Amino acid sequence: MGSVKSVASPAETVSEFDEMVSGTKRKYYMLGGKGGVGKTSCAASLAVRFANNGHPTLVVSTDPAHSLSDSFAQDLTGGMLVPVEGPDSPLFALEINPEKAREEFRSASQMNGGTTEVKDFMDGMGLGMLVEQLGELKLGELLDTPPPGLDEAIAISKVIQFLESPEYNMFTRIVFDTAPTGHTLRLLSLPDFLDASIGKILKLRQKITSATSAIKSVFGKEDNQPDAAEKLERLRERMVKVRELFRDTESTEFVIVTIPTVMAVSESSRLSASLKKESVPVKRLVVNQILPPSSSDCKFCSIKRKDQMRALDMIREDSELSGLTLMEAPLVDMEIRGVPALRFLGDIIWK
Ligand SMILES: Nc1ncnc2c1ncn2[C@@H]1O[C@H](COP(=O)(O)OP(=O)(O)OP(=O)(O)O)[C@@H](O)[C@H]1O
Repeated sequence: MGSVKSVASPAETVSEFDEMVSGTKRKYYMLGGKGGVGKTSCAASLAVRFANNGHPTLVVSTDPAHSLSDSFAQDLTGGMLVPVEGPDSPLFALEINPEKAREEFRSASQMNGGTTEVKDFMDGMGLGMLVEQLGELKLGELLDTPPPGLDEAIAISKVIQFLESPEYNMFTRIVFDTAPTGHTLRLLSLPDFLDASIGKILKLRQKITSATSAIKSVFGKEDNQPDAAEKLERLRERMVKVRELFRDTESTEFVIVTIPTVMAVSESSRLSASLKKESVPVKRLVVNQILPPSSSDCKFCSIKRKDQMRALDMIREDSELSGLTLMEAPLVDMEIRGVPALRFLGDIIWK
């Protein structure tokens, strides 16, 4: 970051990392941005930096591509806590496969179990309307072809569920390598949608249960239905927690990661606006992969760097982004892989 003095703003002279590292109360850092900008490298390097500064840290990914495993050069798959070797304080990683999380949720809840039989019977009783209303909510379809963001929502809600168990109490910093921009945004508005849908489903279920409890007992479906409703209710509760967590200024910060190109900056500006609209706290913007000033006469490098400087100017003039603290990271001439490399990058970015 020191190499790009031209873009230094007064806020940069204050140690940002001191603020991030201070206090033993648990804090969540969510890193978000367009795919390929270096989010995973930034998240992993921040986690290493926290762990090397006294914080037992957990780094979480809900990316099906398992980029955390690649970044740490260690197999972290399996949906369990895995210790990362190297840092001074404990560092654990957790990779949740979102598709698998949805499948587990689906098979456990058996949302549509028994509704056909119940519907036939209820049609005969003149109560088919209720079941049709249930069908209209398309919950089965929702899980077969989930809207983008639902997988992440379920995966993150699973993380929240984990975090409630005592073995997670030790972590004072939790870093999320979040999903790409669009998905993250949809996720943020999803709890409201789920809230409304699940509320409706639960109400309808209640009506159906009271109207047909005698009939359903004939089919032996009594166990299935309340279980599905309970699962949904628990998912809804966790979603509400996720939403609260995303909006809690005291404990949570969403860090936008970008690169100095017009396209990435425009997208980051939109992301910042949407996060603001969702009341998600954003203070810092990491601009990654900045080319150091070239001492050679490499034409490609000087053109590229000029473009990058223009993109950096754009950030400073952007009404959404100019208020954020810039944290600049150079494009380094080595592959960021494994704890030593992440430590190296982390010491440069997180100052
Ligand atoms: N500052 C940097 N200097 C050099 N290489 C970098 C830098 N930042 C990231 N990289 C490299 O860029 C590639 C993409 O980085 P990373 O996987 O962190 O991106 P990402 O935004 O998480 O991508 P995705 O969204 O696809 O998971 C990796 O090979 C990483 O090593």
